[in-house]
Amino acid sequence: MALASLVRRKAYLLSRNLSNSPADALKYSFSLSNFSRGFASGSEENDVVVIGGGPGGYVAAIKAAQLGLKTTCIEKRGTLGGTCLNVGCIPSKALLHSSHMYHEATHSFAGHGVKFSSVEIDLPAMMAQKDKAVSNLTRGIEGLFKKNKVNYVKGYGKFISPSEVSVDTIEGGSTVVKGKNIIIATGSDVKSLPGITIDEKRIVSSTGALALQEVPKKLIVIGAGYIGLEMGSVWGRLGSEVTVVEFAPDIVPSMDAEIRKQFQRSLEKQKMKFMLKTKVVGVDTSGNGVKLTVEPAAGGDQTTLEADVVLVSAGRSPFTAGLGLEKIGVETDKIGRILVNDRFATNVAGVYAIGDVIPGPMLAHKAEEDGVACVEFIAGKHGHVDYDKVPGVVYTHPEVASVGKTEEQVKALGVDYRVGKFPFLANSRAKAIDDAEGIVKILADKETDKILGVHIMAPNAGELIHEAVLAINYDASSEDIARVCHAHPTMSEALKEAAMATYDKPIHI
Ligand SMILES: Cc1cc2nc3c(=O)[nH]c(=O)nc-3n(C[C@H](O)[C@H](O)[C@H](O)COP(=O)(O)OP(=O)(O)OC[C@H]3O[C@@H](n4cnc5c(N)ncnc54)[C@H](O)[C@@H]3O)c2cc1C
Ligand SMILES: NC(=O)c1ccc[n+]([C@@H]2O[C@H](COP(=O)([O-])OP(=O)(O)OC[C@H]3O[C@@H](n4cnc5c(N)ncnc54)[C@H](O)[C@@H]3O)[C@@H](O)[C@H]2O)c1
Repeated sequence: MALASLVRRKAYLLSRNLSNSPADALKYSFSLSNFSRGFASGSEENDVVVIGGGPGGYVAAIKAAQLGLKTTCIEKRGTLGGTCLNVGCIPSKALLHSSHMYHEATHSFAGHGVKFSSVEIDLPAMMAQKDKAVSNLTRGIEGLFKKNKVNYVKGYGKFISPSEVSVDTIEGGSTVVKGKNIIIATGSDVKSLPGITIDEKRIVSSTGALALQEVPKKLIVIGAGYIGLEMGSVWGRLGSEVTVVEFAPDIVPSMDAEIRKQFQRSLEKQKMKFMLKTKVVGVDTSGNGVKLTVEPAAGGDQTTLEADVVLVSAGRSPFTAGLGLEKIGVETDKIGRILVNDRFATNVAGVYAIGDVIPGPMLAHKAEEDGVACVEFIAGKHGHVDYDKVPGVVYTHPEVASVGKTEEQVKALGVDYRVGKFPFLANSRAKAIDDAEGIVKILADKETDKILGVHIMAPNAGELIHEAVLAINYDASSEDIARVCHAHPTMSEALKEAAMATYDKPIHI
């Protein structure tokens, strides 16, 4: 089976006829004039201009420069890295880690024979470590721009034509940047809710929740998605009473239902409270705290909840304000996402879009893949992103990671399937470190054994999932994973055992 997968993959790569040199890129670019307007010859005009320096934009800019294209990236924030590095993935993971250490110190260390007379939270120090991580990383990207000779313009970009962007620079004044190909990578912003004004103090978005100056006694989170559960975990571990109000009947509605139920139980054990099928109908900030009026999603009696801080985390919207899309006629859908074809080209020749601003999962690694593929297409190469194989991870404790289809999706497709599961309670490493909550669940096609989806709830599921991501990308079977020797004692052995349980029987349960 493993050999069969490899042979298939090799044939696939050969069929793609991957080319690597800028000379090849030039050759292809002129033959693909529908998608690209060729490359710059003069010193003024860029081959590629990228608007937005987030994971989509900065990666696209570096890749374009590496392909030999003259490239400029425009970013309004003053630092590179976008939402993800500045106010998203990185600061949230810093706080998740710090708060987890505090929680371990207060809840688990004694059981391992490590005792303290007292443990306290130094919130300014915690925030300073988070800020240091962010500034090191954002400066690192500036270094990468220099190394790869990407021109960096700090300012707000707006289209004046399909090949010209006017930039109001941060220092004041404006300049015009010209490009044969322009990539829109302007990302997303928090979705506001009617009647709720975010002041980033008492009613906060994720940005405010990453910078609170004291631990709120009571925190209400609106939306049980990625941000709500991660930021709710941070403040819950540091001592807040956390109540999550969710409109849908379930937390993280996109998650496999069986995993989601176990995940919710785990968060409830950590004292997170959930009000599902509930909608917020009013907010009152006239007193010291915040009063939130909620009612059942289907209608019914209203209840008033009180909190020191309310986090609005009910999704994000594409950000295109002030970009001048209407001026050049770029098409968007009903919720403002820029429409692109499978080469990331918009309806306007030479204008492309990637990342959170287009349809697809709003994830940093997906934006990066978009960025690479988009410039590969511009350079006449073959880009490739498969949104069905993009992993998703919720970085709580335990983490929940998944790739491919949920059991509900497989059922809906009418595919005959097998399920293999293995609990971390039966995994020797998890028991050794006394952190054994969680499960691996694999879904495979009954006839071919091809893996359709993998879902892991475990302390480091976000790392464990990548074996499954690789397997799914190479069309592997559950037997392919099961027959690979895994090191002992590791958490990864649970994936091997779940794979054995899918096509045959596990050993250790
Ligand atoms: C709290 C939080 C935690 C997150 N955690 C994770 C995580 O752990 N893993 C994960 O995969 N994803 C995570 N995400 C999502 C992730 O941040 C986004 O999917 C990702 O940043 C999208 O990248 P992007 O390049 O498309 O857009 P962005 O990162 O939003 O970058 C767009 C950039 O464009 C700039 N810009 C916009 N308009 C203009 C203009 N007209 N001119 C110049 N510049 C402009 C903006 O200033 C911004 O810097 C998180 C998000 C949040 C809010
Ligand atoms: N670990 C990660 O990869 C990570 C972390 C944070 C954010 N993100 C990304 O950022 C994006 C935004 O995150 P998010 O958590 O804001 O969105 P989300 O889409 O993950 O979750 C929003 C939740 O809010 C609920 N909701 C919507 N309207 C509501 C209302 N009026 N009242 C109550 N609940 C309501 C939805 O049903 C959903 O469960 C996500 O798409 C995610 O991909 C990813």
